[in-house]
Amino acid sequence: MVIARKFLLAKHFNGPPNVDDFKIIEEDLPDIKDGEFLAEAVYLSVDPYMRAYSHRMTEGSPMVGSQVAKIIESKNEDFPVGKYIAANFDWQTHTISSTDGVGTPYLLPDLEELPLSYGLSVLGMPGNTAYFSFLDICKPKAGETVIISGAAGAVGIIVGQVAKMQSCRVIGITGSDDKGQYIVENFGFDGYVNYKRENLEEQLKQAAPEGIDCYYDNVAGEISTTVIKQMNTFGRICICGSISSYNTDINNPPKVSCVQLHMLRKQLLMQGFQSIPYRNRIFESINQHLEWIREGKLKYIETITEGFENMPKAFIEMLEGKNLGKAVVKV
Ligand SMILES: NC(=O)C1=CN([C@@H]2O[C@H](COP(=O)(O)OP(=O)(O)OC[C@H]3O[C@@H](n4cnc5c(N)ncnc54)[C@H](OP(=O)(O)O)[C@@H]3O)[C@@H](O)[C@H]2O)C=CC1
Ligand SMILES: CCCCCC(=O)/C=C/[C@H]1[C@H](O)CC(=O)[C@@H]1CCCCCCC(=O)O
Repeated sequence: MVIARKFLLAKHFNGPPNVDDFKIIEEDLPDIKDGEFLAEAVYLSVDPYMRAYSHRMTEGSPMVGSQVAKIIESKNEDFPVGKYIAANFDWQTHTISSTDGVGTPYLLPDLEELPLSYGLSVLGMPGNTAYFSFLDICKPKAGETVIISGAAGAVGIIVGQVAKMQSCRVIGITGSDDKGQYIVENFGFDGYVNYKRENLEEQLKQAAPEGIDCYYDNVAGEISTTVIKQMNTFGRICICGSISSYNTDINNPPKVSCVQLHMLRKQLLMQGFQSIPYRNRIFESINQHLEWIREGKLKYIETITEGFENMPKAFIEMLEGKNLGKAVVKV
């Protein structure tokens, strides 16, 4: 008999999540049937979308998630015992999976020397997001200036390095000087601005004196309005995320100043991006990122919290900006 531990959304978040908003339960799992396999979580992901998506969940339902898991029992020859998978399983330690339906688990390639947790980060959903969004939407050209908000996070550190590969000037927006210095020293960013310091507008003017051609937006809100006001004619904006709004009341979103006149004057293009439609092309980004990592062109960092019981803590801390790179929990 296998006992799974799982986290439920005990009550809807009111502003930033609190540890009391979650409940951990234990569940006896039945024997697996033909076509099924049993997987044990090794690493679990905590992602910003879980906060934004939570308002659609009913209280008492499992927290949605994804994980890298080891197959420990199997009656499915495509998913043999001992292999590792990436799967959209909830916040739970053990899962019985049948492979029909949306978001079918997939076997991870042999990562050799690389950490298995990369299957949730640079070789997982955030990597796939960066890969299919930035080049296609921002269309960066050599010599152009690229600004990235959420620059020291899971998606941002990949986009920054890809922008450098395109010979762009790359400035990151971060919530601390430590993070800003880290991405400059370790990931080749040309500079950073700290949105928690005074006068972001002036900081940006100094960091991007020739204006901004591409904006990769992970945060939205006033930070983004300030960036958009400094964009050059025919600039391109990729909307990847809106984290500055996730902790706010869905029926009472934050008021931000209007950008339309700036967009009209500068003939800017803005496009939103969803990674879900690209889920079935994940091996394209995995293979490209593996190649770049092995060639030394792409580096990565993760913030790992130990212990399944600390899932809520890791999630809360990621939303507070305590992570550098991808926030992951090791069971
Ligand atoms: N469109 C899609 O398909 C996908 C979208 N996303 C989106 O991309 C964005 C980044 O995700 P990801 O890289 O996984 O997360 P990160 O690893 O960047 O972690 C979140 C970071 O957001 C920053 N942050 C938190 N609150 C605020 C705020 N109020 N204003 C500005 N920044 C804030 C913090 O960094 P700091 O200390 O710098 O403030 C924090 O570390 C999110 O908006 C997410 O929803 C992610 C994956 C797929
Ligand atoms: C719910 C707000 C999503 C904000 C952007 C984001 O972080 C998206 C992440 C997706 C990632 O690819 C894995 C997912 O399942 C995330 C999306 C989940 C909900 C999408 C709802 C879209 C909608 O509101 O129509």
